[in-house]
Amino acid sequence: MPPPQAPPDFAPLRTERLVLRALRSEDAAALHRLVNDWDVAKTLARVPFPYPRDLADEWIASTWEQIAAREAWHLAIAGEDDALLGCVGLTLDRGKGSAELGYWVGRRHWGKGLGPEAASRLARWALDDLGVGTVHASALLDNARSVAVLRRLGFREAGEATQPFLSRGGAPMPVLLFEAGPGDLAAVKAAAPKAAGPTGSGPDTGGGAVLLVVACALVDPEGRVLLARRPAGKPMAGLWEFPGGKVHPGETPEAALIRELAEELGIGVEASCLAPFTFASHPHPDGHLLMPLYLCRRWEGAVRAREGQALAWVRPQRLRDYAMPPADKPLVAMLRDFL
Ligand SMILES: Nc1nc2c([nH]c(=O)n2[C@@H]2O[C@H](COP(=O)(O)OP(=O)(O)OP(=O)(O)O)[C@@H](O)[C@H]2O)c(=O)[nH]1
Repeated sequence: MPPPQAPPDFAPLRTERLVLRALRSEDAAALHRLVNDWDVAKTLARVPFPYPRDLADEWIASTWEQIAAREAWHLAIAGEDDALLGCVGLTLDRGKGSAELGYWVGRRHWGKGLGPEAASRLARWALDDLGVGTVHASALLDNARSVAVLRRLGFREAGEATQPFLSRGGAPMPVLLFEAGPGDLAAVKAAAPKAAGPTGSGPDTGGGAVLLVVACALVDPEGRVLLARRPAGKPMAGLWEFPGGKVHPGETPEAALIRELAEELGIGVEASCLAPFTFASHPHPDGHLLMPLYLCRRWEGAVRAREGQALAWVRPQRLRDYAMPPADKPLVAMLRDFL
């Protein structure tokens, strides 16, 4: 059968704000402009970077073949004016009765929940209309935002793996695997109008509320800093972070930190031993994260993992070797420079 010369007959899928339709030849320039962006490409396993302009035409034609063969549905995420905002794709594994879901959205369209809205629609189409039993998805282990999005959509964690990333020259990268079956996926409503950012871009704040979390860099006599790995089952599981947690209503930040350090590590800390050091301010799936970081060199008792978390005492210069939530990156740089 000769390759199709025009988009196949695919009835577009609609969401509150989006149309998921077959890609067209005219989308090639926009597709190239949006995906040939390191901040987009670096999170994608099957996209080269830089992305050659010709590849956009070839890729669009290949998606028509795959739809015609009912092997894969790589669709345009289009807005109300039909302009291309990103792509969402589903690849069928007929033998296993499952499909692999992936999506990306151009950087200028971030922060509006468009990716999750499109991904959720296509995943539900796979389960309801295509009749697959399981939809798989994956996210880079340190891509906390994507991991949180998949969880919010109703995907369950299904282990870790290593995947070669074409965008990173084929380098093997650690990914978290997710899956969802019929009944798992939450219907995703259009995100509320943005509460943060005057530009209309930037990551989703999940409603705009400030999430106050306190954290502590415990420093031992050798100048090493304690990191704790978030245990399985918690959001952002697998990432390393500074011990701490959410400030409860009515608590001072210091009281919250003293409580968290006792709960998580079994140590006693006096408020006078908590030295304010710096803070993180970063978008977070549950709001906007504001996280004061304290330094502490004196405590009572031996540090032990009371919640099953892995612990590591790390030299400030080596902190960068540990996958941490994105909010922590500036903190790591400060510790490296000032400790
Ligand atoms: N403790 C801590 N939390 C961090 C860091 N960086 C960062 O983004 N966070 C985020 O801040 C939030 C802290 O919430 P948490 O779930 O640990 O709070 P918690 O201990 O009170 O847990 P709980 O809600 O399960 O009781 C998480 O979303 C976590 O990913 C960090 O370095 N330390």
